[in-house]
Amino acid sequence: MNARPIFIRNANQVITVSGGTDAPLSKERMRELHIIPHGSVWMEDGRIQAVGTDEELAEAYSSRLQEAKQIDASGKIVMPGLVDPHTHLVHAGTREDEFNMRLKGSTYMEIMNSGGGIHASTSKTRSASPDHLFHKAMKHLDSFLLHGVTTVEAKSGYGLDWENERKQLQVALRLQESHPVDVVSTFMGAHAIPLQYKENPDAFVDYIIQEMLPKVKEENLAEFNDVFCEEGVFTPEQTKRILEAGKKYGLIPKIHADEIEPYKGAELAAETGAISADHLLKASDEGIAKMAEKNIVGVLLPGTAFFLMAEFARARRMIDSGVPVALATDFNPGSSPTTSLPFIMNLACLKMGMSPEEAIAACTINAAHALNRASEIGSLEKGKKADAVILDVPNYVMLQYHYGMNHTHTVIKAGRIVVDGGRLCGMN
Ligand SMILES: N=CN[C@@H](CCC(=O)O)C(=O)O
Ligand SMILES: [Fe+3]
Ligand SMILES: [Zn+2]
Repeated sequence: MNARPIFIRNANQVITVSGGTDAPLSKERMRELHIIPHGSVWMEDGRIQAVGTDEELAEAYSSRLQEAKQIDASGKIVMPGLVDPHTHLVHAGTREDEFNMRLKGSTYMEIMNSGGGIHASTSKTRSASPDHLFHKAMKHLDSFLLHGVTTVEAKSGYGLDWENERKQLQVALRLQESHPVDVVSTFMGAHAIPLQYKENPDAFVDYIIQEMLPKVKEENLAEFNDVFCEEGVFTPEQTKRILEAGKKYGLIPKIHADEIEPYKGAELAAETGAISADHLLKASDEGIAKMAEKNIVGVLLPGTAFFLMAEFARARRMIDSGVPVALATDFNPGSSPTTSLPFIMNLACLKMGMSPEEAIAACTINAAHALNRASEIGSLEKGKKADAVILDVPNYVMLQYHYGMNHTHTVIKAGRIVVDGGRLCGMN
């Protein structure tokens, strides 16, 4: 049964972010949002059919107005559904104990090296049932949706052995089938060196390459392969081995790069042809130049810098050098427990010098590129998936000005209204 067409009418601004489907937006193109004043969008069969002024669309669809579910967006703005290209969605437990330790001066790495951090979440995730992981993640997805996010990436990496990595990835697939938010899977067996491999990390790298990667492919469990390339975790050489091995199975490389120490992660992303390099707080000038040259998306996670009380990534330098920048929450229990991508945009403007226009491009079309989905999502253009958010602000600058608030009014996912008046609806 086809749902009724949806006709969003007369928004103050329809922010289409059009024109960036073929390649991610960089430099000044990140500031061209292609805004339609008094704009409207017609959606049908789960797709965007037309975007234009209200006058144009009312005329074009004049014979079918009664048939459509009409939404009055006057006084509000319409944007593409937000895309979050970096999360650790599926996990058990929380780590507020570590939050307290960090407030008293312990560092993220000290906590991890003493067996907490990722290891703490790994041990909780290993003992959790698939159902527990599923129901916890469903709640997080509800929260993403309430913040206007219609697609999220989800990494494994709290299993660190095949049985438990597989469990996380299977939960992510089940979430994709069960929740309106689209969930895109990344294998991240290389998230930490498990404690029992501490003396021989290369043996764990071999285990990932020989045992896990072939099975990820065999069971079709993920599209991307990510490694935490960091001093004291995986070296650039180990990272390269894992990413090159993954490529043989069709897994597209991503890297947690230069997060805590400069480690030539950005350079490595260029060398391995990664689709994105993420974090980049300590990326070198040379690494930035190489990413720009190869058009690799820099996924910045200012929520993590904020929560770890670290220095923010050099977004300005990256954008001005030509790196296409995207933004993500990094949602995870240790370094960024938030689902508010709008707040991440606020931080991007206030702490990384990004303009409101750049922040929007970074959470829509460039984020879609980081997930290899720009032909489907990330802009309001004819033929794309009908994923859109209506925000209760009169113009897009207000999203950053009234910071730390959730302005999401209505969310349409694949042509269905799933949030109305700021509340979930029609989920079954
Ligand atoms: N840096 C490594 N991974 C995550 C944190 C995971 C955790 O602390 O549980 C990140 O992206 O910040
Ligand atoms: Fe993360
Ligand atoms: Zn991460």
